[in-house]
Amino acid sequence: MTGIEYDDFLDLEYEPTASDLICEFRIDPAEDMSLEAAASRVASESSNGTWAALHVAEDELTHLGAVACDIDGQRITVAYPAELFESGSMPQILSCIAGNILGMKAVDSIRLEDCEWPESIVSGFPGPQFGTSVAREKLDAGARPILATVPKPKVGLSTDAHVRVGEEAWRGGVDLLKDDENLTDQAFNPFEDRLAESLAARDRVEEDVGERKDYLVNVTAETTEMLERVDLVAEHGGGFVMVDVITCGWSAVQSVRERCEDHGLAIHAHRAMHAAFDRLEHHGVSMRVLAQIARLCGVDHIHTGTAGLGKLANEDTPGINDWLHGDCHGLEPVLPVASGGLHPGVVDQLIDALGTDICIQAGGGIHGHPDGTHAGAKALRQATEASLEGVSLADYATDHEELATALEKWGAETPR
Ligand SMILES: O=C(O)[C@H](O)COP(=O)(O)O
Ligand SMILES: [Mg+2]
Repeated sequence: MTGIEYDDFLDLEYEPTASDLICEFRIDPAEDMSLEAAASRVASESSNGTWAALHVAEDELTHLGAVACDIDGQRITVAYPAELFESGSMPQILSCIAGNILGMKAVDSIRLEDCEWPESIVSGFPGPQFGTSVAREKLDAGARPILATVPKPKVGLSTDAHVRVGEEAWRGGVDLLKDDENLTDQAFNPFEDRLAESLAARDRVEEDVGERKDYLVNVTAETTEMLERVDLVAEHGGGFVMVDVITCGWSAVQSVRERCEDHGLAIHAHRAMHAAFDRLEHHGVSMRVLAQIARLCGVDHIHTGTAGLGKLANEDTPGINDWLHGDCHGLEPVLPVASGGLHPGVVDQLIDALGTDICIQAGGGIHGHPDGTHAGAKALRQATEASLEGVSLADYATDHEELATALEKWGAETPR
């Protein structure tokens, strides 16, 4: 009978193969556990082992044990055989690499920091339908960052008010109107009314200003309902949908991605609730890994932080964005979205930190402008144009009054 022992899952001489999924964890072993023993338990519990040694008939077992193959301080590397995973199932993959191990006593804390995805797994996922090409395929942003705004207050506006604010922002120069993460289908602003009237306003503005605009309507709901809302967006002539990917769950995101393929709709991924996973540096799942999962599942945009310039605690935004723009076995790159506490006065610093292949979203930073939404949108567009021309915001503001007013109100400070 074959026995599976602790040290079956630890081999510091093992060299991962090109077909392995390689995961990097940060661990705090439990008091009575050595790093080696804790690393072995992580590899065991996340693949095919458990706390007790097992005895299984050799001819009844496919060996799927992971191997803890490197220990560097508190960082361990675990290599997983690709056969452990069901092709195309993100839930099953996460039940392995981010499942029981996050709660087991062998570690006081553990964080999944990074994954290196083999082609054998990546090929099971669709990846983005458009990715960063939305800037040119669906909008007229060219080489500049795509600009977006979300009406504020985040919920409570009537449909008429929501559409009026959206129209003012589009006319002021933003490309995308975005629903807030908790605006879906409520009595004060029903989904289909908001969808139809916002897209009608979009068409009016496109006609008048000669620039393509679009609407990131939030389809977040139970999955069946979400798919019906995706169909409605297509019926009404929308080009994008927005999904709160963490609160919806990755299985639902995969279903939405499949339906969006049918309609040629791009997916804007909001990450509300991500901080439950990535805010603590010693426990959970990093935003880098959440962004990787989102890219495999096929979103076109995802919020990845503001490089410390906004109101939300931040991850390694530049590093995450580099990965999203980089190659992953031929997957389309994903457009990183910088959002949360941004305003015209920090656009130059943001572009310096994150480059121009991004989407910049400002809610309060547009609607809180002293002269209102239209002026706020103009100021954001002016700050973006100044940054691309290499002109300081202060100099550009000398003959762009909306930007001058925004700088007078907010300066270059980052809010909390
Ligand atoms: O959903 C978002 O991206 C945030 O609510 C942005 O809002 P803010 O720009 O007002 O911080
Ligand atoms: Mg929001």
